Amino acid sequence: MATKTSRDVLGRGIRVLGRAIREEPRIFTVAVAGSVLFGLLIIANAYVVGAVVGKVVVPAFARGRADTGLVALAAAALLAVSVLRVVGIVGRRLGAGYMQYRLQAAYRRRVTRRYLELPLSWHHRHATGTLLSNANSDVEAAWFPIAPLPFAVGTLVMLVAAIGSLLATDWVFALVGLTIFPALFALNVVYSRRMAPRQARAQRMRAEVSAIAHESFDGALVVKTMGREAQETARFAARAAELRDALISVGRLRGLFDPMLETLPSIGTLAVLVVGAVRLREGAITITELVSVAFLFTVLAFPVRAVGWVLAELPRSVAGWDRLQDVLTATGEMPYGDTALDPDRRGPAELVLDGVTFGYPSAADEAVPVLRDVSFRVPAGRTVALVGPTGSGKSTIASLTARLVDPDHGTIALDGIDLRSLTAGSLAGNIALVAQVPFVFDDTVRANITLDRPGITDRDVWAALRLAEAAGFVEALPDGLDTMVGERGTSLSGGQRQRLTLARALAGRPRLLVLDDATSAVDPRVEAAILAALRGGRDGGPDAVTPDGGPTGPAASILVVAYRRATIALADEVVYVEQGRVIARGTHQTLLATTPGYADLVTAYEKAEAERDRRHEEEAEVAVQ
Ligand SMILES: Nc1ncnc2c1ncn2[C@@H]1O[C@H](COP(=O)(O)OP(=O)(O)OP(=O)(O)O)[C@@H](O)[C@H]1O
Repeated sequence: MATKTSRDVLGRGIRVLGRAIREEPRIFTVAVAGSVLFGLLIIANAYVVGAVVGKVVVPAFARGRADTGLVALAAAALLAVSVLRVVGIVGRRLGAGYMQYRLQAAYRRRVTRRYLELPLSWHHRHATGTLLSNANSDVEAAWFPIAPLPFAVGTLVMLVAAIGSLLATDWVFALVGLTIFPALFALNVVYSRRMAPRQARAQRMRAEVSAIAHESFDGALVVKTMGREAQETARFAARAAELRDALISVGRLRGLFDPMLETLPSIGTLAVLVVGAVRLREGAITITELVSVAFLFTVLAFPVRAVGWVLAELPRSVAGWDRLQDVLTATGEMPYGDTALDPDRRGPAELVLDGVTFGYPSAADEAVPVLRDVSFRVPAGRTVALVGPTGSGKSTIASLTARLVDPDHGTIALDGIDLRSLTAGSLAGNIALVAQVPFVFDDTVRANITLDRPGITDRDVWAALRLAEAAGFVEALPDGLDTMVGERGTSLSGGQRQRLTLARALAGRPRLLVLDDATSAVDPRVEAAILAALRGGRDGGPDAVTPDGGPTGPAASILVVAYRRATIALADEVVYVEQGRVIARGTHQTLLATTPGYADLVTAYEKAEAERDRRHEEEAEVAVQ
């Protein structure tokens, strides 16, 4: 079974190498040409050394003086071989390096592009640490054998040429070669087979350690506030110890086989000298031939190791390649349509959800519906509040309206066009979703708002900031729009981060704005002011005034997941959901009167808010005293 697995790994590893060669055929050819040149020159060098000893050194001893012309010729020959060998090494190394790093770069790009193509549901099932490991160590592992590959190919050519030259020299030497070379090969194969499971385990452990480290650092706040440092450290230490053990077992095997691989060619040299002495006495060979062949065996050990390096890295390469393929061949992406909305068409858009049913794919591959037959409409220019108990499906509806996921049944349409038919540009240009947890890049305020989208001027940025009630605090920052906000916006408060991400959405002048509890960390009065401004279109930006100077209406239709009575009361209509179904729709007042569940929920929100306000006031009083 183990043998079969190793054979599988060998076959699959060779296929991965074949893939690499197909991707970079020219560079591979250059590297192999360099390596073959190097290999042939190793043999040539051995024969030149033999000739120098046999034809220059020995006669010089015999005569008691050296022939200057011959010495100069010998030196020139040795120098020429060395220079050509350097050319071979440079060609091989440059080629191998280029090939390895170009492949790594190409696959890093492919993997990250694929991450972005895959739907959110796929990301929910894969840990961020594992994804980082895929893009880093798996890509490196997959192409690791590329570095010694040209060397190994050149070595194979060299071995064939070496056997040929041995045969031409003396059949007894050829016999020694035919014994030692296959033995070296066999040892390398056994080595790589033993290495296979150890390398695969180490690679797996690397990914696990990376995943745990990422989770611990990401959840540092929870870990610290819950006093879980010791347990987290122990969890990490346990996996790190497993990785250490896996690597030690790799090292141990290396320690056992490396000396054997070094020794075998030396045994060959010894055998050549013993049988060579006999053959020399018999007059079957010359001293030149004996020295050449003995020298050849001493310099063979190193290049033959290249074959071992490739074989030893194959298991790790296959493990890395398999993990890359899991990402590259993952399915479930949501192709964009080809209907583009007119980019010049501004003003609010209409959103219609019709009979939408949706379930998150579970581990059992059986999607349990979290939304059932959801239908409602956000008329152009209107504000609709989505209200419901926790887990009722509000965020899921928000994700569907921004096409982060697609419904299993039913349709969602913007201005009458199914979201699935729209191009990526039309979706991003017309709909903006602002999530509850804001994401801020480690960049300037300006870059965080424009996100390199064309056509957003500083004037637009300030207009968006004013609309999001963020202009005040940005003006107070030391470098204004050029202020760096730190990783994930750590230099800003939660409410400031939320307003910054809201401004980012507004700067793109969306025609539908979906706020998924996007202002929860903002003071209620500020939240009400933001919503009132969004509804009124008073932003001082390009939409503030109509061409004839008259007052404007709202720039966007708004769907807002709301938890505060003041926010809910501002909406034109409320959609009340429970357990993934729309229970009631109407104005806030109507629902209060007709829907007991809604009245209870809003009353509970109100009580919680009053309690929070009371606590804040008490804290303020204590602070004054
Ligand atoms: N990524 C996910 N994978 C599987 N189930 C999910 C996922 N996200 C949400 N759910 C489930 O879908 C249901 C609806 O969740 P959703 O987040 O839409 O509710 P919500 O009304 O926004 O809740 P809250 O008010 O607490 O934010 C819940 O039962 C939740 O467990």
